[in-house]
Amino acid sequence: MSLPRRYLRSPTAWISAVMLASLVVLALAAPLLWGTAAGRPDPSAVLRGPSAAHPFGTDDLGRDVLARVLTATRPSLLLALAATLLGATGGVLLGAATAVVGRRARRLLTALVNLLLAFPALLIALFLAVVFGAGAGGAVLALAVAGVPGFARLAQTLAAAVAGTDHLAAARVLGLRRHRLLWRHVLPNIAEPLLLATTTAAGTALVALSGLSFLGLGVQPPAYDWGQLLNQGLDRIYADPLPALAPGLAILYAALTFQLLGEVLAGRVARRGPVDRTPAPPPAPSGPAEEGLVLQVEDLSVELPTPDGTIRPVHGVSLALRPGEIVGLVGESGSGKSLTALAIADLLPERARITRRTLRLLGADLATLPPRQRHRHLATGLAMVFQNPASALNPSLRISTQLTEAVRAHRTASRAQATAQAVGALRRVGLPPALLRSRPHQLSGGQRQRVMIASGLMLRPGLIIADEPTTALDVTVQRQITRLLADLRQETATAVLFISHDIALVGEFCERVLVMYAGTIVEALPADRLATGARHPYTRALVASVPDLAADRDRPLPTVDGAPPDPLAPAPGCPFEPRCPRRLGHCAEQAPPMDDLDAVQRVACWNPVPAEVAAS
Ligand SMILES: Nc1ncnc2c1ncn2[C@@H]1O[C@H](COP(=O)(O)OP(=O)(O)OP(=O)(O)O)[C@@H](O)[C@H]1O
Repeated sequence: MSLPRRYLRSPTAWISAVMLASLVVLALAAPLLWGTAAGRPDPSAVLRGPSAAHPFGTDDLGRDVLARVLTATRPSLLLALAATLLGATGGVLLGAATAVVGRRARRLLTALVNLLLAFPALLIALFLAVVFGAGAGGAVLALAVAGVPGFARLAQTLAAAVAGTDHLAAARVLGLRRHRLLWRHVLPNIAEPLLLATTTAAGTALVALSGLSFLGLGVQPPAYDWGQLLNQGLDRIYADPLPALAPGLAILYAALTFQLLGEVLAGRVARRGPVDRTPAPPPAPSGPAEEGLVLQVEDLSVELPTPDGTIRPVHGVSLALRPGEIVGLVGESGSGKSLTALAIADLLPERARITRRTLRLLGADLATLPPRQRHRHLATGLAMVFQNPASALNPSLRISTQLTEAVRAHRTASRAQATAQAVGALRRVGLPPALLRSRPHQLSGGQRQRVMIASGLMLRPGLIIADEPTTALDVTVQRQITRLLADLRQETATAVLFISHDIALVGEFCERVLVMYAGTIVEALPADRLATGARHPYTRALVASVPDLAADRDRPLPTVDGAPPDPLAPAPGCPFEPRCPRRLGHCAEQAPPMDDLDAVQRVACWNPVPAEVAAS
């Protein structure tokens, strides 16, 4: 549906449009229609109550209150708009300038805005109104200055987003002058949210200006606005409330109009956001389920937009885990291990695009499950254990709450049942039940990681994905945690995908190993073949880079020479080709497929290390 048609269907848009139109008509026509009645004194009708001739009574000179309230629409609105526009212009220029000025000036401007924001706007307005002297001009100026910091902060935040864009960088490279950058590249890109802020600020300014006039600091007699009429009506509010009610209602009506208008514009801004809302085609169902697999992933790819272009940090990844199996996923930093795990767990940022041929967890096709069911299935079937248990646990909650809340939400267990289960889970990870009353900061790093694992076990998942679960722990605790995971999968038949860049650790405690390089799996082999059976030159280089106790300390540690490929410039051939000691002519032309070497080992290489060489 196009935007204008959407508006026609929105009652809020209709109501705000009608209210705004009524205010504009009144501001234009009221002085012509009721100006004379509003200004003509009538000594015979002083301080009268409501009557047919004067529905809201008369004032102390016998002037019709309703006529005066209607006539005051124009000055009240004009003054509020003037204060808003002045404040907005000053604030936006100040804030947006931070995107184009140098670092030092930016710091100075930011400090100035921070300082001004420390004082409440109304306090600044009151103070300045007194300084500038009572009168409409002083009040408008005071409100404008008080509004500057708020607009400056908003413009600063919005401009910061534009400052990082390619087009501003390109304009800078072209050598455009600062004021041109500001007018042509920054302001047009932040105009819409600023317009929305200005609209709501106009409502606030109207109320504030009426307040200043009410206090005698704004519009001065014989001129009048709603605030001053309110002041006059207040003198006799107990005898006759209507003369005070009329300007009060007018202020409320106008403020509400601006607020509603702001709501409508906010909806428009939200809908117009940078997100591409073209409906995605329904996902194709996954390939056929293979019996007895906990996790079945085929041809998984992840695309991520970055400021420099779209990258594919994961592509063509296939893996499968059976119940009770413990599989290591290794590779250098940045090879795509974590993103693979996050893609499986549906935890990637929204802007990421996932494609896959098959993605099944415990037999259910995650690709075609509706979002609610998918989240439920993932929450109960999969547990994630992250590298840093300190940030994965909520510091303000007791361990008991953290352990029991998921089970109570997903399995609708009673509090007592959930606590009993938490005690069991803690015991299983070797922690005393007394820890239930502790908070995360009272535990050691190893204890926190055990709690994370216990929390994962609460829902008895079929799969635990442990992403570098021991990296933040010391070596002894590392061993305890890996032993714990190994014991658990034996007791509970839970499969474990163990992500690590530590190939020695993986080789020691996993059954199978998947080696990842530049976003793709290059070798899959049993862990006991790592030392003498690895056939991919990259796997061999990784294994060779592991120091052992017998290594000569005077010689530098071997490393894998060269650097991984630039994800922004993927080459057509094997990604390891530039670093590979066994590369052939055609390696740079075509990426090698994953081939079976035997029933348990697969490799993606045009020239794998021969078995006899690997074994020697
Ligand atoms: N949110 C993101 N936006 C853009 N690029 C990302 C994002 N997350 C990861 N990447 C990039 O994707 C690639 C793979 O990252 P990933 O975290 O999966 O690697 P990893 O193998 O787990 O590395 P490490 O062992 O250091 O955790 C890296 O080049 C990384 O810079």
